[in-house]
Amino acid sequence: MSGQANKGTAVVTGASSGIGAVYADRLAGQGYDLVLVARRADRLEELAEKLRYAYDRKVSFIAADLSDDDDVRRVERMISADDSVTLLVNNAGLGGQQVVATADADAAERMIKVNVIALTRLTRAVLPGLLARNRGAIVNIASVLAYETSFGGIYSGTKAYVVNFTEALQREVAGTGVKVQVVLPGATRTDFWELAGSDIDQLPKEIVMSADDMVDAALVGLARGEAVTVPALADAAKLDTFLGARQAFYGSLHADKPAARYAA
Ligand SMILES: NC(=O)C1=CN([C@@H]2O[C@H](COP(=O)(O)OP(=O)(O)OC[C@H]3O[C@@H](n4cnc5c(N)ncnc54)[C@H](OP(=O)(O)O)[C@@H]3O)[C@@H](O)[C@H]2O)C=CC1
Ligand SMILES: CC(=O)[C@H](N)C(=O)O
Repeated sequence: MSGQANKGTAVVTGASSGIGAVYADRLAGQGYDLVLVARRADRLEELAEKLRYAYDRKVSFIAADLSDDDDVRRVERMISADDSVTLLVNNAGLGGQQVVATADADAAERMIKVNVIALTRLTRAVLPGLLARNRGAIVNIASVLAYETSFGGIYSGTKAYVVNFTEALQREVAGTGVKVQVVLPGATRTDFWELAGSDIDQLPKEIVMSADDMVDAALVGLARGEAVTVPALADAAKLDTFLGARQAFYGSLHADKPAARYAA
């Protein structure tokens, strides 16, 4: 049993497996009560029971399909009405449909709904409450594939959205007691790969992290107030250089006339 003080309630989406299940465990260990969200109620129930026993925290769950509009609205209503919420971990997500020309359009749409639309709507649902209480955090799980497209344009596009959306949110909450973090995991050993039709064992093992290590690093980043956390990146200066170069580049992207190199 844990003697940790209650830190409020953390809502963790995609808690039925992989990264989300590790977040649930670590956050309960830190003293959060939990609301777990995913489709597989049996897994959520089992995890909730285990965490209640291990950490003596309140753990409830909402079985919901985050690609379903009605289910997303139901989760929104429940979490926006809960004043105890201090943390939202937008982790639920899926990959696959790598080749656009042959992608199943409905499956691609479901991916966008979970990775992008649900993340946006659930953020919108909790943010006013966090701001009113001037406390709490939102953690959005993106991917290093926000910056690279080898896993296909649909997945990569959803994760680029998560990064830009979160960075804008960081501007929005600046100066308040609310923190917003975006986490960019590299390849992490979870069910994600098989579900996406890929074999993680084809990757060199030196580039594959465990979900435990990934989440522990991301939580260190959160505790330090990091805005962008890349657990695999050894040299933090590289991220600063990259983000600085991007900002400087943006400074050259407006003019009242086309650049001379486009003269007809
Ligand atoms: N594994 C990796 O290499 C990387 C993963 N990520 C990101 O990490 C996040 C977690 O993935 P990971 O733990 O690896 O993969 P898992 O497949 O292990 O977990 C995905 C979670 O998302 C939930 N989920 C998927 N679809 C839906 C849906 N329609 N409605 C509700 N919940 C859903 C699943 O629950 P259920 O099936 O019960 O609904 C599950 O709990 C994702 O956003 C992924 O993009 C980022 C970079 C690398
Ligand atoms: C699938 C992923 O999102 C992962 N970050 C990767 O780099 O392969």
